[in-house]
Amino acid sequence: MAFTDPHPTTPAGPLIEVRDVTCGYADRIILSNVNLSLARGKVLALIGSSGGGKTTLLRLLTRQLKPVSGQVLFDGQDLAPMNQEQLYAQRRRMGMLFQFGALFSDLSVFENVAFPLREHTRLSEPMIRDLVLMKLNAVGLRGARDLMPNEISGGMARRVALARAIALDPDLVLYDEPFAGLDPISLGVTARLIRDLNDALGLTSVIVTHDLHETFAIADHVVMVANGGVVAQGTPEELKASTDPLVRQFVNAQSDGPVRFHQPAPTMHDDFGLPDPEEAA
Ligand SMILES: Nc1ncnc2c1ncn2[C@@H]1O[C@H](COP(=O)(O)OP(=O)(O)OP(=O)(O)O)[C@@H](O)[C@H]1O
Repeated sequence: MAFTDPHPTTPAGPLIEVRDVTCGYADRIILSNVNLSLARGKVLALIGSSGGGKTTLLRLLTRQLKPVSGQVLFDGQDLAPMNQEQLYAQRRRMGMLFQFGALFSDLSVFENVAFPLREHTRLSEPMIRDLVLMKLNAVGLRGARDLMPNEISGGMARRVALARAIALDPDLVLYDEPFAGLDPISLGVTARLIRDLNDALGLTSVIVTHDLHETFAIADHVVMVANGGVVAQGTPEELKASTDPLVRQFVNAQSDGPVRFHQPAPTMHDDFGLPDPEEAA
């Protein structure tokens, strides 16, 4: 006899969806008409020139910033209308590693990783111990639990910050410049670790980065932000093969091209009394 499930589970949609979002600070629009979608289990890289709006896009995903128009959906739910309680419940599902992943310098490696567990849960001490050691083990640093941040290398510190970001078993991990300041070996190790943790723990990851080589090696999807919006997106292979001059300029690290080097500014004449080179030409 055929069995019919009375409550069929619909396949889960994307974990993140940004729908036609325009956003900015005060009266200044930074990003216009952004669309992107990130499936569960994937690694997304946000790349683009400095000041292009990558961090701004991350702030949208955590609702530190609300769109002027459009919607940001996390697990199918629009973040904008949520009250503080609902928002905190969603944010608990997001782990964050902010620029340089600074550790609390007066806390041991163990206590740094335990911090979010102590702040956000009422777990018993033996449970906290087990969870912290499991996370430290996942980043290869179970043996460093008793060291202080000033006793470990920069690359190790970044891995501790990673363990801290995943301490609460988030669904989504957001990394803002996770490779900044690392030597090439630590950079490669950290990138690989982000991918491995993503896959082993069933996470979904978003990485804001300038390190294209390492990121292209581990990302499923790349979104390039420049000149006020998303200018390209696709797999790393698609971006590398792109003939779009803007993408080529960035991926090939050329200083000249359609991505603006200068922020919009008053004319040279207005600021310095000098003739404007373009007018003089
Ligand atoms: N809190 C803020 N208030 C006002 N303007 C801001 C704020 N944060 C960022 N901006 C402006 O928004 C624009 C985008 O900044 P954002 O930090 O998102 O860029 P980014 O791509 O992450 O840059 P970088 O790669 O240099 O970190 C910049 O022009 C910046 O000056």
